[in-house]
Amino acid sequence: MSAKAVFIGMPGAGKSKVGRLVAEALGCDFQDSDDLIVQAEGRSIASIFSDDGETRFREIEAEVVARALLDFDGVLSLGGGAILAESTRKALRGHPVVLIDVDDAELVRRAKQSSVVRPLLAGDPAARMAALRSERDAWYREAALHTVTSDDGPVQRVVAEVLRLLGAGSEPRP
Ligand SMILES: Nc1ncnc2c1ncn2[C@@H]1O[C@H](COP(=O)(O)OP(=O)(O)OP(=O)(O)O)[C@@H](O)[C@H]1O
Ligand SMILES: O=C(O)C1=C[C@@H](O)[C@@H](O)[C@H](O)C1
Ligand SMILES: [Mg+2]
Repeated sequence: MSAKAVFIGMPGAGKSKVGRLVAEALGCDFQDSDDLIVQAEGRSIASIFSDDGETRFREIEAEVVARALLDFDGVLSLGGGAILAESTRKALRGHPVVLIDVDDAELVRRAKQSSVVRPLLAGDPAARMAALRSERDAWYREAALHTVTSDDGPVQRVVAEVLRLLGAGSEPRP
């Protein structure tokens, strides 16, 4: 069993928003690893970070993502930092992974507009975003079967591009 699409990318790239719309278009279920973590733990992501720290959050995230990649056949969106776990990078191989690529200025603009608490952007969001990018970018690109760029244009354009790419080459890689 394999997900129909797995979305990865920086925080605020639109993985949750685009993932849900792609699932609707494909007529399949949608799951988001951040939501699965909140359900499993019965507390918010911000609480997990503040109570137990990022290392524990990453352990929980890696377990949740591993299970979803094994069991789930809909559209799955991952948290921005899921790519940090080596086990997740290995488990992603063979899945139709879609990277949503957005430049840092737009990501910071979205983060400032959003009510979602992103603990890793606290302080100076632009500097934090640049640091997260340099740590993660190569891993995102290595894991991606498809890359879709997004800016402040209509989200439906991104959804349409993803659907085109999935239709054109959704066979899992060896
Ligand atoms: N193409 C777009 N144009 C403008 N805003 C967008 C676009 N795509 C997503 N957004 C907005 O950006 C914000 C972040 O989107 P979303 O929550 O889907 O990001 P994410 O990649 O899931 O982030 P995280 O890694 O934190 O889970 C939301 O407010 C969403 O409405
Ligand atoms: O980019 C990240 O490291 C994160 C992104 C969010 O999806 C959440 O998983 C959490 O806020 C951490
Ligand atoms: Mg999300």
